[in-house]
Amino acid sequence: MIKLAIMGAMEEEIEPLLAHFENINVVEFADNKYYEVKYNGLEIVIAYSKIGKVFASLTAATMIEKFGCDTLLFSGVAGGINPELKIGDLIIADKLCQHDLDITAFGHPNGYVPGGKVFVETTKSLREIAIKVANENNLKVIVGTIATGDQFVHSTERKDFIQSTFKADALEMEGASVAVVCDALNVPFFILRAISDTADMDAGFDFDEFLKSSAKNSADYLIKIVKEL
Ligand SMILES: Nc1ncnc2c(CN3C[C@H](CCSCCOCCO)[C@@H](O)C3)c[nH]c12
Repeated sequence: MIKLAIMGAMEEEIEPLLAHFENINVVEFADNKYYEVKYNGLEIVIAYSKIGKVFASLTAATMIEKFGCDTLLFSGVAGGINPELKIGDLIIADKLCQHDLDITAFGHPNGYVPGGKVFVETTKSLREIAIKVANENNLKVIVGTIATGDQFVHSTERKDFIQSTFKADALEMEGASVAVVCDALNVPFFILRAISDTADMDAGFDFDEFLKSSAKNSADYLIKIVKEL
């Protein structure tokens, strides 16, 4: 029996998920709240980490090490890079990187530190379930590379750097840290995002306008995937 972690970064990203559950038990731990529910015979822990790689790492590690989750699904929004991705569209990560991890001064590639790797791959079996669900529900999703960094990207210059350096299809601020934690702890994981903006000079306005609707797109798809687990 799997114990599922469902994670977001912002409250707006998990609010549409929590709406599907009742009899929610709240556990306060390490300056955060963890919501425990039972659903379809599954034990599930839901939390939003707060923004950025450090908070996301703390929450992912807590859900696994303290709550005993053995599968982790992430749902949220992202900035689109691939021009095929329009606002509201869904992207499943097949691999993730950290675009702001930089010791190139020592000849290493962007996103690399000794003992690490530039790209961390997500769990294929979870991606396959997600693709099956997308096909059954006539949902358009793309599978691609997601770049993570501790900055809200709102310039074509930074967006172009991320695209050219990592061939990334979308960007956000938490996925790659969740990936490093799950990979190190050997926990299957899946990262799903819906596009809220295109990470250029309009990003701030688009983000404010589309956060809620895009977070719901991601959450609604994730719930369909949960039903297949
Ligand atoms: N262009 C972009 N650049 C980087 N990340 C993203 C993401 C993905 N999430 C949304 C959120 C944005 C950070 S601040 C939000 C505003 O807070 C308002 C609080 O005052 C952070 O958790 C990462 C969507 N578009 C992005």
